[in-house]
Amino acid sequence: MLEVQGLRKAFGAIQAVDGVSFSAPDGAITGLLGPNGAGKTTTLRMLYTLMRPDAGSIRIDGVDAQVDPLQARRRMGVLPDAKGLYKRLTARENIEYFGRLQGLGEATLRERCEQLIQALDLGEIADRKTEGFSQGQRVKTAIARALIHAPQNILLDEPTNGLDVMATRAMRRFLLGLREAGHCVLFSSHIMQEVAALCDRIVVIAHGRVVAQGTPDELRAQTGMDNLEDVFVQVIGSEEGLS
Ligand SMILES: Nc1ncnc2c1ncn2[C@@H]1O[C@H](COP(=O)(O)OP(=O)(O)OP(=O)(O)O)[C@@H](O)[C@H]1O
Repeated sequence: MLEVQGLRKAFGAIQAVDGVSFSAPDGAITGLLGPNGAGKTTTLRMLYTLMRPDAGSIRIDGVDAQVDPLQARRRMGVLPDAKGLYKRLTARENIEYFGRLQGLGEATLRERCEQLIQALDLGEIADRKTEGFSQGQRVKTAIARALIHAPQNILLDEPTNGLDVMATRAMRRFLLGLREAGHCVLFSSHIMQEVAALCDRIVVIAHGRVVAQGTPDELRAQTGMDNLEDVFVQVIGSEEGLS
């Protein structure tokens, strides 16, 4: 479970995140939805302890991420916005390398790696060097790498960016499987349909602030609108993110 309270971050005169509070429970997919520049990536970077907040608190399964970042990181699997892979290593080697960094023993590492290769349908490319991988192959490898230590909480920054329809559907199925297994899944997107198709809870962020949050039904009730597209146009204040 992720809990964020009063998070703030400025870059010079730009207040990128301006008092963001929300929680993402276990066994649910929570979507962080907002237009370009809304503050999603900055919020996620603070959550995964890559960036220090100016103010606010972050708890990962109750662990204060600023007091004990190492413990907090162990509980998270992260697909960041930059999905850099080591191009001279194969997909399997990339995944295993991260497992070793997480302190997994060799037997567990191999077993877990094989499970992820199967689950993400990476079999055919697992032993190819990642140089030249397509965007979809790259994202899948980066997800396997993020999940090698079986984290409870999974954070993904725009995971379907650049994926085709088939790969997007496969990604959705995979995230739903994680939810069924009781994980906490948080992902960001600027595409309303993406979030609507998948999320149990939606946190809408604009100009660094949470402008609405709840289940799709709660958001409809809050705005008095039936159509989710209309809900988002109203709370975001623009038609950005509607494709
Ligand atoms: N390192 C940085 N230095 C200066 N400004 C930054 C930095 N990182 C983010 N910003 C600014 O903070 C604001 C929020 O950016 P952020 O990347 O968090 O938005 P986002 O919601 O993830 O957008 P997108 O959907 O375009 O990825 C933007 O105005 C951005 O230009």
